[in-house]
Amino acid sequence: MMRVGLSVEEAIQAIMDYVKPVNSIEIHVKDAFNYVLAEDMYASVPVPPFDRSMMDGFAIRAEDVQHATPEHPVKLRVQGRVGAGEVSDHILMPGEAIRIMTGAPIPRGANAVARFEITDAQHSPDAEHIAVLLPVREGESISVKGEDIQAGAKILEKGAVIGAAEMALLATVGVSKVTVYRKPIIGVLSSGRELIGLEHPLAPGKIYNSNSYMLSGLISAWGGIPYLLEQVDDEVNAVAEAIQMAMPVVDALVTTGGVSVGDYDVMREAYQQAGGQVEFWKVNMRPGTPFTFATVVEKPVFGLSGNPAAGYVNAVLFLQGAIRAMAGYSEPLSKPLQVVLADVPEWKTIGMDRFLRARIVIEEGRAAAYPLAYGQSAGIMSTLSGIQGFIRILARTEVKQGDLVEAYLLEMPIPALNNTLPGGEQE
Ligand SMILES: Nc1nc2c(c(=O)[nH]1)N[C@H]1C(S)=C(S)[C@@H](COP(=O)(O)OP(=O)(O)OC[C@H]3O[C@@H](n4cnc5c(N)ncnc54)[C@H](O)[C@@H]3O)O[C@H]1N2
Ligand code: MOO
Repeated sequence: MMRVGLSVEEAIQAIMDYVKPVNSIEIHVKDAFNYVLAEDMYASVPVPPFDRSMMDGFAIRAEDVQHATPEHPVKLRVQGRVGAGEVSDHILMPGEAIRIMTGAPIPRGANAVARFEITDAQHSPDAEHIAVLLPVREGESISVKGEDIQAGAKILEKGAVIGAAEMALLATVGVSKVTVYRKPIIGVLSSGRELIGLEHPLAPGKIYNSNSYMLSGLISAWGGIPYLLEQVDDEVNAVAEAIQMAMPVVDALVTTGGVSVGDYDVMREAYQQAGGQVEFWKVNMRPGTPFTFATVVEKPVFGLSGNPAAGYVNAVLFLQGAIRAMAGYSEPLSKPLQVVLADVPEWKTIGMDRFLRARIVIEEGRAAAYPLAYGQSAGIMSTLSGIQGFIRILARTEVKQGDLVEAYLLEMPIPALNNTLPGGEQE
C-alpha cells in the first residue's frame, strides 16, 4: 500500500529500512581510496617491527654516560655503524658506542641513543672515539617495537571509510589486498519530452537535461558509481521499458521528473508497469514535495522532483544516506549541523518544512547561516552553486535572528572574512 504525505524523518526511515550494503570485492590497497571496509582489519605484525632509533647519533648504554658533562665528557669507543635497513651484529659492551641513523634497529646491548648534538662527533664520521657531553636516560630516542601498533591489534573496523590515513595504516602492517564493499551502481533516468541532450542545439519549448549531470556529481561524491541512462519521454510505456532495461545492471535507480500531478506525471504508473511498487509519495517538505520512493525487482527507486533545486534537496536528504548504506558505511546518515541563523529569511511560514539555500560560515567561533535572499525558487538552479548547505525551517515555525536551525551541509562551512560577509550582496 502506497503511503502518502510522510514527514522528512519518516521518509528517511522508510528508505534506510529498505537499503542494504552491496556485495564485497577484494582490491589492492592502492585502489582502495573512498571504499568502505567489509571486514575488521587486524595487524599481523607490530609497528615498528623492532626497537629503532628516532635520531641520528650513537647507540650506547645510558649507564655509561650518566655522569657526563661538557666539562667532563665520557669517552666511548666506536664499534661500527648501522643505518636504516641494516642490522648490526655487534653486541654493545660497556664503554662502547655504535654510530646509528634514524630508523635503524637498536643493536643488542644498547639501551639509549645519544644524538649527534650532544657528542663531539657529528662531523667526523670515521672517528674511532667520541665524547658524550650530556647524560641520556634509558630508552632515550628509541621507539620500541609495537609502540605504534601491537601485533594482533584491531586497526580498522568494518564500515570504516578508507582515506589516506587508512591506506597508510593498512600498508604499514603489510596488507596489500582488502575486502571492501563494491561501489553501488546508481542508474540515473531523466524523464520529460522537453529534455534534449547536450549534443543537440536548443529547439522551441526544449531545455537541456541538467538533472542527469547534477546527479552524476552527487552520486560520485557519496560513494556510488553513476550510470547515466538515455533520457526518456514522459510516457508510461517508454519510462517502464527504460526502467526494466536498467534494473539488471544497477543497484538502485534515480529518476527525475514526472512525480507531480500533471498530465504527464507518469512515474508512479511506470514504476508499477515495470513490475515494482510505490512505497510512498509526497514528503512534507518544500522544495521537493512530490518525492516518491518505490521498489522494482527488490531494488530501491528514488523518484526525484524534476525541478532541479527540488531534486537536489531530495537527493541530499534521501539519496545520500541510501548510497552510503549501500556502499557499506557504518554510519550512513550524516547528522544535520546546528547553526545560528544570522539573517532572517523573508519567507512566509508554511505547513511544510522549508529547505533554504544558505551560505554557512564560521564567525565568532560558531557556524552561522545566511540564507540566500534571492533564487530560492525550486526552478532556479544557478544558486545551488556556491552555497554550503540547506537550512531547514520547520513547518508553521517563526524564526528570528540568533535562533538555532538545522543545516544539511554540502561542504564545510567557510571561514568568514570580515570585509566580505556573505548575505550582504543581494539582487
Ligand atoms: N497542479 C500542481 N502542479 C504542480 C505541483 C502541485 O502540487 N500541483 N507541484 C509543483 C511542484 S512543488 C514541483 S516540485 C513540480 C514537480 O514536478 P515533477 O517532479 O513532476 O517534475 P516535472 O513536472 O517533470 O518537471 C518540473 C520542472 O523541472 C524541469 N525538469 C525536469 N527534468 C529536468 C531535467 N532533467 N533537467 C532540467 N530540468 C528538468 C521541467 O522542465 C519542469 O520545468 O511540479 C509542480 N507542479
Ligand atoms: O515541491 Mo516543488 O518542490 O519544488 O516547489
